[in-house]
Amino acid sequence: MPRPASGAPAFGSTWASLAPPLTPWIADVIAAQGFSNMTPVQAGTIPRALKNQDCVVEAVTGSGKTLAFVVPVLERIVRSEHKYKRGEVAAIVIAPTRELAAQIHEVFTMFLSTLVPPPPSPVDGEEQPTPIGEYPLPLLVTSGTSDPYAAFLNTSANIIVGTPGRLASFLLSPRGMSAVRVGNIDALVLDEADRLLGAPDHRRDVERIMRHLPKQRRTHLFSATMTDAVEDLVGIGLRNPVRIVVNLKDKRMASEANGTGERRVPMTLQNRFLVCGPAEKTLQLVRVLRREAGEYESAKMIIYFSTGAAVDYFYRILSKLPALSNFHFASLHGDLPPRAREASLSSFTSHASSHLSPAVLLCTDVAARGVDFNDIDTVIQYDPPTDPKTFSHRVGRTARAGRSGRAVVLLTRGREEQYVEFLKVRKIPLVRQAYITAELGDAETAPEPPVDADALDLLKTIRDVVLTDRDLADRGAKALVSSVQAYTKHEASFIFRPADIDYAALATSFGLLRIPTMPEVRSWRKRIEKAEAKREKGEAPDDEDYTPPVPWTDAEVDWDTFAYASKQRESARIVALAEKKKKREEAGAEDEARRKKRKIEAGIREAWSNQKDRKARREERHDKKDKKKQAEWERKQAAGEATEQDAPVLRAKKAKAKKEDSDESDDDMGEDYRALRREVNSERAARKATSTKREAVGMFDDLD
Ligand SMILES: Nc1ncnc2c1ncn2[C@@H]1O[C@H](COP(=O)(O)OP(=O)(O)OP(=O)(O)O)[C@@H](O)[C@H]1O
Repeated sequence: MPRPASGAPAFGSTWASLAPPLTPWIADVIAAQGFSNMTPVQAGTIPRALKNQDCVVEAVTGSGKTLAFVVPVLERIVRSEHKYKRGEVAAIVIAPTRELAAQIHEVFTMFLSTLVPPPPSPVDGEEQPTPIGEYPLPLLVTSGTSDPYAAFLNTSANIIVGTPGRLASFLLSPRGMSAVRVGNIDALVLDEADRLLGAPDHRRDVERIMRHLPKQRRTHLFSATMTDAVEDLVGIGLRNPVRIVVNLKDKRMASEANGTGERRVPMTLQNRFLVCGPAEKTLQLVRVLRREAGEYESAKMIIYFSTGAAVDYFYRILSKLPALSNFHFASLHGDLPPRAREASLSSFTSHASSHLSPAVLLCTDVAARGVDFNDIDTVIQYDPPTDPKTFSHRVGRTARAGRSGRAVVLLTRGREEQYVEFLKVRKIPLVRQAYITAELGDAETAPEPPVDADALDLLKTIRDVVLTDRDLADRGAKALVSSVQAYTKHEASFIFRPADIDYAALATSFGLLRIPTMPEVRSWRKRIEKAEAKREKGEAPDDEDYTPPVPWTDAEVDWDTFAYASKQRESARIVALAEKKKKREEAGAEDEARRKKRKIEAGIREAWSNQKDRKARREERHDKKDKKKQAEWERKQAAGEATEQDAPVLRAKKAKAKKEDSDESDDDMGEDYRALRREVNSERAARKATSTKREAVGMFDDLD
């Protein structure tokens, strides 16, 4: 556990003032941390939890809630008349994430390991069993615990810390029911209780565990923000709980904010918002990082994104930007396998960071709550959280235990600026951070819409990075699509409206080569076309909120040859591409034949249906001609002007004309046509024959 910085928070009374006093070895561990006074939440909670009271504790992030339950849990085990046997459970602590559970486990271990005697020196090279202290070490049950039963037998733990799903299956499986004795449990603690009870899956598991435990126990709920879900649980699982709320009053804020001066974020936090165009977000992110390191000497920073896909993508991009070459990046999100999560966290925490080589963790809300990172100087929110309650947890990763800290949230120009007022009402005051210039100073005015030209230069730089590996293009598209989906889930949906998204601007900020095809993009394009058409006619667009999009051109890329950096993936792509091409060609040839055939069939259908009419009209025409010629011949004969040659050869001429007529039409279409027509005709004949046969069979079916 990190040491307190000088200038610790508004502390309560000293640890020594607790009556009865703390058990000496517990007091020693606290003193060894350099903690002489309790924080207000500790001073409010520990005396009550030491008695028989259930506690519901709400206190700002970084206020020392962990020790507020760890100390009474340990003290009550030591003071209990019931002497806990090895493997008999005295306390269970449930936390929503693996990282937080591991951290709480570490704090318990810090205390209990001081009772473990040093191992005896090895005899003849033989391995000695790990010595066991007066109280066994705690057990951690999360997705990282491969065999919790073996671990339980090994530690014989009295204290179990874990995540809800894993704990429920550990305790409630037939093996757990018989091996893990919970009949004398003293305390159940829910850390980040509102998150545990707000998510349906977590809540179901927590309730199953609660039903499994005897009612005679203390139950404590801790969180920086409490919700209605917690209120429900107070009704079903707690007995006359005492509510401990540690409010922070800031006299300077009393005139503004909500009029009371209360705030849900530490007083030592400089909490800011920066407004920019949607295409300028990454540009501003890069400048915030550089300015925080340069001007404020930040050595450790966290950037929050709304999705794991965005974390994955920006981690790869930021790591390769020349402007950030002295930064060390790590990434963390829930979709990473447990080992990768551990490796990432340790690469971030163990990096020897300084403002000259800052360590930056890109993450989702998996690292928003409870996790006590050491000395975070700056928290940046690239995407505001979809759940506004998460805001205080995110910024609460800095300015912990009285240290100072800085936080900045990026908001896009327009409706998102209302978020500032929205948070103010929720006791989270923010001050404006000016748009950052290329020289890392404050811009007097933000660049004119639609876009800062530097953002287009950055687009080019990111595209150059993306063009080195097709994988980055895939990840970029995925990141954008997932971010849009997350945007639709904002609880403050009147501020974060998906209809306001300018996809060209978003793609610019992400540095994409082309805008991914998704239904939302199609309707966005239609909206633009409609508005453009209106504007050309000199009319105003129907849509009041319509703003012209950021100019966009796809990068010039030959997508057939654009390769993956991974050789294996690239050869798989080439094989798949060749197969696709072959299939397309085959499908193309088949389509062409089918199209021709359909044309002929249509022609024949048309001919057959009109055949009678045409024949009748032709005969009528010829008859008229014949009659005319006959009349002329008779007239000449009567006048004595007729010669033998004038006699009309009516029938022969007609027959010849008919033949010429039909030859002409076939010549027009060529031999291919005639061959196909023969084929179609014979198919039709065959079809007709089968159907006649089928009809015939059908007619006599009932005689069988
Ligand atoms: N009495 C104390 N004096 C000085 N520092 C303390 C004291 N108690 C705890 N701390 C330090 O304060 C920091 C925050 O403590 P902790 O993680 O328990 O906060 P929290 O209230 O649980 O925060 P969150 O809500 O974010 O989980 C830790 O680094 C811890 O070492």
